Amino acid sequence: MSALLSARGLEFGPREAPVLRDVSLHVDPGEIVTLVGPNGSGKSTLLRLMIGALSPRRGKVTRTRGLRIGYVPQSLVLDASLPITVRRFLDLPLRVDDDAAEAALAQSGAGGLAGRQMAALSGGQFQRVLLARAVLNRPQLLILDEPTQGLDQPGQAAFYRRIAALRSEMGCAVLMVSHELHVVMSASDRVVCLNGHICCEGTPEVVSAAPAYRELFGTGTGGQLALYRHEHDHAHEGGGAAHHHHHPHAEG
Ligand SMILES: Nc1ncnc2c1ncn2[C@@H]1O[C@H](COP(=O)(O)OP(=O)(O)OP(=O)(O)O)[C@@H](O)[C@H]1O
Repeated sequence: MSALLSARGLEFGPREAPVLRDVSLHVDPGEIVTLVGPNGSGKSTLLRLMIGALSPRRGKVTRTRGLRIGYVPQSLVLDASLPITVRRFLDLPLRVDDDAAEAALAQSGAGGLAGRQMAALSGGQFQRVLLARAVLNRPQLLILDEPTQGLDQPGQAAFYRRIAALRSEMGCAVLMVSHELHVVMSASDRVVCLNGHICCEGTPEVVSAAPAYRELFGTGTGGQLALYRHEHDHAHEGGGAAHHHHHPHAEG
C-alpha cells in the first residue's frame, strides 16, 4: 500500500538550534495517526511541513497525486461584530450546494445548526462546524491540529469518537496533533511521539509503554488509557472478543 503522504529526513529551523531533526513520517490510506509531544516539540511545525505551508531545510515531503486534504485548525477567531450563519460560513471560500452542506453538517454532528450564528455557538458546536467544513470536499486525508482545545473531557472524547466514525464512513485517513493523550491515543491506530525528533512510535499500547514516552509524559496516563480502551472495546465489539487488559506498572 502506498502512503497518501510521506516525509523523509525532514530538518527545519536554524542549523544550530533545529526545531525538527531527521523526521520521517508517513500516513497510509484509512489510518489514524496521532502526533503527541511536549509544548514546543515541533508538532504544529511538522503538520505545516506536511501540508506544504512550510518548506524544510533538508528532506522531502511527498503527497499522492491530487490528494484531497481537509484541515481543521486549532481554533479560528471570528469577528463577533460580523454576523455570519453556519450555512454561509460553509460557503467560504467556495460556495457549496445545500445538499452537500446539510450532509457535511449531519456527518459532523452539527445537523440542525445551519441557521445559527457562528458567534453564538458553543465551543463544541463550533469545532463540529469546522469539521463539517473540512469534510465538504470528501477528503482522503483529514488533518487536525489540536482540534479540541477548550473542550471539556467528555467533549473531547465525543469529538474523537466522531473522528473515528467519520474515518469509517468516508474511508479517509487522519493525521492529528493532540495534547489529550489518554483520550486521543485510544482512538489512534498509530501514535508518533515527537520531541524535535521522533522518540518512539507504534500502536498506543507500544508507545505508552516505551521508556522515551514515559520519560516525557510519566506513567499517569497509562492506566487511564487502559481503562478507556477497555470501555471503548465494549462499546464497539459488544461480544467481548477483543478485550485488552493492560496492567501498567505504577513505578516511574
Ligand atoms: N517558521 C518557523 N521558523 C523557525 N522556528 C519556528 C517556526 N515556527 C515555529 N518555530 C519554533 O519551533 C518550535 C516548535 O513550535 P511548534 O509550534 O511546532 O511546537 P508544538 O509542538 O506544536 O507546540 P505546542 O504543543 O505548544 O503547540 C518553537 O520553538 C517555535 O518557536
